[in-house]
Amino acid sequence: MEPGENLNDFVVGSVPTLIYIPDFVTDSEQDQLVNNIYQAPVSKWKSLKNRRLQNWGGVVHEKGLLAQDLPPWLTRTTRRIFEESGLFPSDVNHVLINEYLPNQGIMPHQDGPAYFPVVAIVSLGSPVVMDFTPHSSLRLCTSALRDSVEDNISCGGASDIETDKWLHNHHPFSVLLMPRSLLIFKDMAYSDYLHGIKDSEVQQYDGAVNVLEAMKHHGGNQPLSGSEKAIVLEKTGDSKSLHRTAKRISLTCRMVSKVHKNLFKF
Ligand SMILES: O=C(O)CCC(=O)C(=O)O
Ligand SMILES: [Fe+2]
Repeated sequence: MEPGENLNDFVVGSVPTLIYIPDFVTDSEQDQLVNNIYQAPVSKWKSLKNRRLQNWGGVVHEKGLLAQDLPPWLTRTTRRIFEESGLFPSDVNHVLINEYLPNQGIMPHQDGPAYFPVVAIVSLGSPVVMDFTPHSSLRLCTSALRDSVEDNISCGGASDIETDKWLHNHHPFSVLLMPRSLLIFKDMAYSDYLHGIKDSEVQQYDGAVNVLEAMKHHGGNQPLSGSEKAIVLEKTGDSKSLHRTAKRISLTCRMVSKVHKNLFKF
């Protein structure tokens, strides 16, 4: 963010509250982060079915964080997120680093209850589309209500009218995450929506709420420099699609309020 710029200038979409800051890290910061991530011992990577990840800051439990200090190469970025956003009550103390190959993604999910309900995601490498879907419990409820003719299924006390009203106010949407950008989400976008990334090499970004903001900083279809050469955004007819040709690495930065000092050294 430049001096004089305000966080409100970066709000995108109509659901409270999504903040998209293009070019949050510079090219050289991106390179440094990537180098440090790949310098970590192989044992630091945890392989999941559809991606691998590194966990920094300690182990998150239901009861809080068994904390370990973040390394200085990460705090350079997390400190800025804390200071410039002003949205966390104290320093970011937990970072998940996810690596996605072009055909990998993350299932729609809601972040766990241990975290303070604000998340900041730094994107590096290939752009992707992140989808936000209204929280499934109420949606499943709605279809149950519709399908059930004979009895009065009650969905947490929500009437048909209330559920329809809820759905009327909760439309799915997506966000285009360009390399070096920062996405912050909180409030309803955090509590009432699941977020996820499709595991496909080609993703549609028609529904993205920040296309203009994302493109402005990346010159539309202009040739791009350095690590951003991998970006291919295509517009065929009415459909806008994104070809993922390189890896994406994201830093999910959060704050766990309850911290237990970790007595064990690893
Ligand atoms: O990679 C991303 O952008 C999302 C990661 C995420 O949602 C998470 O770690 O909870
Ligand atoms: Fe998440």
